[in-house]
Amino acid sequence: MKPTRPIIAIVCCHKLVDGQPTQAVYQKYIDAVQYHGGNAILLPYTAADDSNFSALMSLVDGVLLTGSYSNVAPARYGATHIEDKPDLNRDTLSFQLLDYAKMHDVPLFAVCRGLQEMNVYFGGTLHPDWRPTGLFYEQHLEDSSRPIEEQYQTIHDVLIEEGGYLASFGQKWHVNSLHKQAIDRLGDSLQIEARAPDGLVEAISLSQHPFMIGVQWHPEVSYDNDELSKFLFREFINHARKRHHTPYQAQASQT
Ligand SMILES: N[C@@H](CCC(=O)NCCCC(=O)O)C(=O)O
Repeated sequence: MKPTRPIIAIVCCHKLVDGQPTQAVYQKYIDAVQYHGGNAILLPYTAADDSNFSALMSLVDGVLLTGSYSNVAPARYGATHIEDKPDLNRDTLSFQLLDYAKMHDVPLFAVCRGLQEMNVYFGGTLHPDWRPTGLFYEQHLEDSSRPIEEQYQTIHDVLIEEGGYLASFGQKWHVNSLHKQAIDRLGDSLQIEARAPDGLVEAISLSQHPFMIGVQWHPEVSYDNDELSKFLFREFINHARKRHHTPYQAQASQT
């Protein structure tokens, strides 16, 4: 019997917990999905290797790519610098999920590292560190010596582009910002949805897809009290719900 709420697969990150390798997702991502009516499940990196991947994904109605302190492997976007915070297994799973979501019209929402993965998956590149570029003046990086609540406080505006998915929300909002990397060259078929006042790309979407959106900020920390965060999670889960109500056979014939 089908569950009543859409199943949202959340990609896990590699962490050490009590000195032991662990597949982990911050609670806030799970809470955001549950609050907006989804049924969160966590996907460890082993899901990517599994010959059962397609069968597993046929049960999934939406994919959430979370933020992470780790970075996308430079080789994925043609860069050669040494990366000291890699998570190669997460890269593999996220890219496979992006592939599947693109091919099968699965709703996908990507946050921070997730947006960066989405851009790289579609052939774009990243600034490995936006600070030495001299291109941006907003405060995009948190002060990690401050309490967590302060790190995730809203810090700059985002200017929403006309004609995109977010335009139905409004023209301008204010967001938090905690990232060292940033989009340099935009990936193919991607549309810029919003920029910071200094021009940094803050939100992207895939054209010709029901819902594939990435944001550079963190809506999951304010999923129940910030209008844009609520809009994003509501739209994501609503799209997943529509897919959930499509009979599996009809979905399979889309392949
Ligand atoms: N490592 C990348 C991406 C930054 C990012 O995703 N931060 C998230 C912090 C943890 C969280 O709240 O999910 C970069 O530095 O740009």
